[in-house]
Amino acid sequence: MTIPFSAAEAQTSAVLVINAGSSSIKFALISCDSPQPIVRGEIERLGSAEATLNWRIAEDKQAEQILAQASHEQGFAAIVACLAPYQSMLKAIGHRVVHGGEDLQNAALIDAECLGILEANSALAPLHNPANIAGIAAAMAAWPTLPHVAVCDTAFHQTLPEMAYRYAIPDALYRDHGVRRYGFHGTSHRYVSERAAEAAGLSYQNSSWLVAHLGNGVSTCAVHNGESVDTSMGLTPLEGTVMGTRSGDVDPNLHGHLQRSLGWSLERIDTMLNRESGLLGLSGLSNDMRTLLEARANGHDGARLAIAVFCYRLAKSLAAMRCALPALDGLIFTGGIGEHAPDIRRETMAHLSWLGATLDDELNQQTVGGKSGRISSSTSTAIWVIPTNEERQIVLETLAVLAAIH
Ligand SMILES: Nc1ncnc2c1ncn2[C@@H]1O[C@H](COP(=O)(O)OP(=O)(O)O)[C@@H](O)[C@H]1O
Ligand SMILES: CC(=O)OP(=O)(O)O
Ligand SMILES: [Mg+2]
Repeated sequence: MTIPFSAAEAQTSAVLVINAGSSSIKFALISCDSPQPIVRGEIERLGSAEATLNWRIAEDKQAEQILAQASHEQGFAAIVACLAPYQSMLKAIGHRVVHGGEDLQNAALIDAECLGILEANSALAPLHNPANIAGIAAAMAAWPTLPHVAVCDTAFHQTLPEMAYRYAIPDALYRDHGVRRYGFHGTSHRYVSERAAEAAGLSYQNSSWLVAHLGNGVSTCAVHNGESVDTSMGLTPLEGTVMGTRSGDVDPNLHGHLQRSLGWSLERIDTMLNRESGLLGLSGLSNDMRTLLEARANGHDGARLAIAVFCYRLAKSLAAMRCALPALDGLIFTGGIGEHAPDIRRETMAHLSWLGATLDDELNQQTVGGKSGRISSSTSTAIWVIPTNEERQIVLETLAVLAAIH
């Protein structure tokens, strides 16, 4: 394979962050002392004829390589080749893992015990954990001498009090089978709430935040004194508010109803709720908020409905999270939609006027394209846009694990 860029001077050390999905591997090589990625890239549609590796160096130079029918192993071989010029800076690999259950309360060095925990939790995140584990195995084969660290989406939420994480179902299902609320996107909720506290000049350990992470997956979180105290996702990343293709909350009797009245199998119902619902299901058009905003402007009724339900349900979820906080220092929007869609922020906040948080229309409109800042009026409870950077948080947590073991 040809490397179209000159090799970087290997003066700093760097961490490679990997987010391996079922058909994609996202990666970012990030210097230990600066948040800007040195190289970032993604392999999409792994296992298909269209499998492609795209990567970018220093934000401007781009390259693409077709990897037809590539497996995870072949995908990692291509990433190793792409990172060859940077090999000497590479200090560790940090892996995003979705479900760490109750046993992984913090980022952890990946050894046999840690892998066993991740495998034991696969049943609770069947869409995410098996792919994460396949990615870890392939990355460990590619970089066998480097330390690998697992940073779980669930870890930040391990501080939830019992009243927030327990479902009102028989106790034995929790005690014997781990059925409880875990919460996800913790890496993002932690990162943006800490940055908001810094921006507001408050101590993170003495402040309270409501966070709306609005990407393809959507979740809300209440953060008090640096700890997650409630969050909208539950046992799996399906619970909560409306997402790109996921329904969020539905009546738990829906499964039985569809099975009895339409003869649907559990697999059919799981697929419908995870992949055919949310913005896509309501609009009949797309799971992508950009497409829906444009379609609504052109009079598409499904897009209008999907956006209306998305904003109302999001506001209700934030209102519920407010119960977990004794005080409120600010509300934070993040994720692709939260960072780039002022109309969605405005339409959500319109349902929350009783919170005492009002937008400054001009600041709201201006804060797009990855900008960070306060978008509320001067007399209001603060509303912030803070671009998330899960990769940066994974680097910080990976370095903390390495520091602890040395
Ligand atoms: N300019 C924009 N306006 C509205 N929505 C946007 C814009 N840019 C990105 N989005 C939306 O952000 C969502 C993806 O968010 P992102 O955080 O990138 O997702 P992921 O969870 O895959 O990381 C999509 O719905 C996309 O349409
Ligand atoms: C856990 C989860 O929902 O992750 P994502 O938003 O990456 O799908
Ligand atoms: Mg994202």
